[in-house]
Amino acid sequence: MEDYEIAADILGKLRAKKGSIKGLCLAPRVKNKKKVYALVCETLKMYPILTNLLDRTDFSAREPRVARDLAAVLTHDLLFAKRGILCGGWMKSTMTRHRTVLRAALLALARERRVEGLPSDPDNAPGAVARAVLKHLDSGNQDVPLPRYVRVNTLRTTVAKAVKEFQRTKIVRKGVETQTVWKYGGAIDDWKSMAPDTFYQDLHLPELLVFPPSTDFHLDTQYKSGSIVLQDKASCFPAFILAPPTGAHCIDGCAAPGNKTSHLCAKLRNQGYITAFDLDARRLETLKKMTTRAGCRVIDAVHGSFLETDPARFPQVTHILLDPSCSGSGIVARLDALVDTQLAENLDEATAAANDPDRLVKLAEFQQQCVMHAMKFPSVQFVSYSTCSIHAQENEQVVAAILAAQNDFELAPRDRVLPTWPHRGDEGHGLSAEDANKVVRAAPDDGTNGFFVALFVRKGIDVDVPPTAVKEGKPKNRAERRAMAAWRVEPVGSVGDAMEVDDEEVDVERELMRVPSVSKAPAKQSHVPTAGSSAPAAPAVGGIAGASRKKKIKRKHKHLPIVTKKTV
Ligand SMILES: C[S@@+](CC[C@H](N)C(=O)[O-])C[C@H]1O[C@@H](n2cnc3c(N)ncnc32)[C@H](O)[C@@H]1O
Repeated sequence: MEDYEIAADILGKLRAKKGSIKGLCLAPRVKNKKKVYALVCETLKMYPILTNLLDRTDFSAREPRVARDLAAVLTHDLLFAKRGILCGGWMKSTMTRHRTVLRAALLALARERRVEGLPSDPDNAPGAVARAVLKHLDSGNQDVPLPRYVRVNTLRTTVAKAVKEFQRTKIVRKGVETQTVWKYGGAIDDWKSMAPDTFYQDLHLPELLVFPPSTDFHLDTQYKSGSIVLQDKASCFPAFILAPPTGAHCIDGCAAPGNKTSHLCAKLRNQGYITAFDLDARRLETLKKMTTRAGCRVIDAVHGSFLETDPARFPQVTHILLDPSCSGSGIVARLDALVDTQLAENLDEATAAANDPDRLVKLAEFQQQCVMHAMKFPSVQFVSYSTCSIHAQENEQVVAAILAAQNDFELAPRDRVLPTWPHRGDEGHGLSAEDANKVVRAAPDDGTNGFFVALFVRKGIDVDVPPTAVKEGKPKNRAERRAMAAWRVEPVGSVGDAMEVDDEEVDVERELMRVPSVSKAPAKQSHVPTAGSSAPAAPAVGGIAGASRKKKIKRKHKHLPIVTKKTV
């Protein structure tokens, strides 16, 4: 194996957490240990930039023969090593063909991020440009293009209280506290016109506050206590659009790390039930910590594949949120995440071959499978499908394939799906203009990451009437009793008992009415969507809060087998 191939292999192992840099570079099979070690370290330093350049230039699609990690190490030397690529043959000739376009992409990245201190002749000094980009990111300028969004966790506080608290809070930028406190500017519809030192309420999602790009929340007391959650605006769309009524039984099929699960729980006001599946145990641990901190009481975190669940075991589930693995090609802030955490936890998810055509085909198949599986749940009424991808192949095309493959569900009308959000789906790609208008896209120009959401509704359901939870009947026979018991028993990792719970339950829309009294916010109607919002809560039918109900159920069914590992 060439040194480059060995270095790429080590990079892959590091990402998979299969060893340390030193351990892997000192292995007997590595002949040029020093050289390979240097190559791996240098590539790692530049890794966020390298993956960004490969994505921008659609490299994997153009050169499928060059695997992702190999492309990263080769691009490193192509652009940044004094002596360029130190091998001959197909690797060098392939990479050299892309030199110009990769350099141009680097410059585009620097300009897009408004990097200062670029060399006078940036076209010919890619190393200096890359160092300036890294310095820019290191100094906390990661998210210059996008505002910072704060979702008020209505399980812990209210929008009005959070606003009031921020008005007393000193502004922190890049880890440095200033002497000024935040001003509140009311609702905003053009994020590009934000005034300095001012935060706003989002026009589309009332529980969202919008802050300037460089705001740092890591020292913030509301953040530390779980009263606010840092979550991109578009990532809040799925739970907001799904809008389950209190008492509803929900599934989050691909849940970890759990931002959408905790948002869903807030929508339920901790009344109802959420089964949150994820295949990845480590990410599921993050979900448990995150949702515990957020005060969620009705989530069962289940380690297992959503695709292997038996729908018959979930007779009361009416709402399913699906945010399956995707290419992550919409995440513009990915660069920051990588720099923050080096080879971060969700590196695979976020950076793996965002444009690799084979991978896109597989992802689209998986995404479609997930939604089709969700539609098999006997009482399900609404299924939200989302990705943080910009590819029609994972978005409109998946939706079109699902519409063609079954007859029970259709797209919910625009009135139910963020009606005032202007950016809708792309026509073509199998979707009619009418259907494209029913789905939502988001992009950096909207002030968010690239995102896509569709809401499927069972035909015949009146979408204007918020559904109530399915009535919890008595099991009719032994099989049904077993099925219900299996569903209800406390799965491994249930967070129900372990957390401090703030019992205050909050109606966001009611609270919004109070916001204007905090400052000169506009009238509530202007920023509370009429449809697609969290509808007034329907009475919880059988909606006993999770923890106490689970105890009762456990006693009632103590003769039945307790599921202690995977419940799927
Ligand atoms: C895009 S992420 C979900 C992000 C999450 N919804 C959030 O907002 O925090 C996709 C998740 O799906 C999980 N996943 C992939 N295949 C799965 C399957 N068959 N069943 C359950 N989870 C799966 C991955 O482990 C990953 O955590």
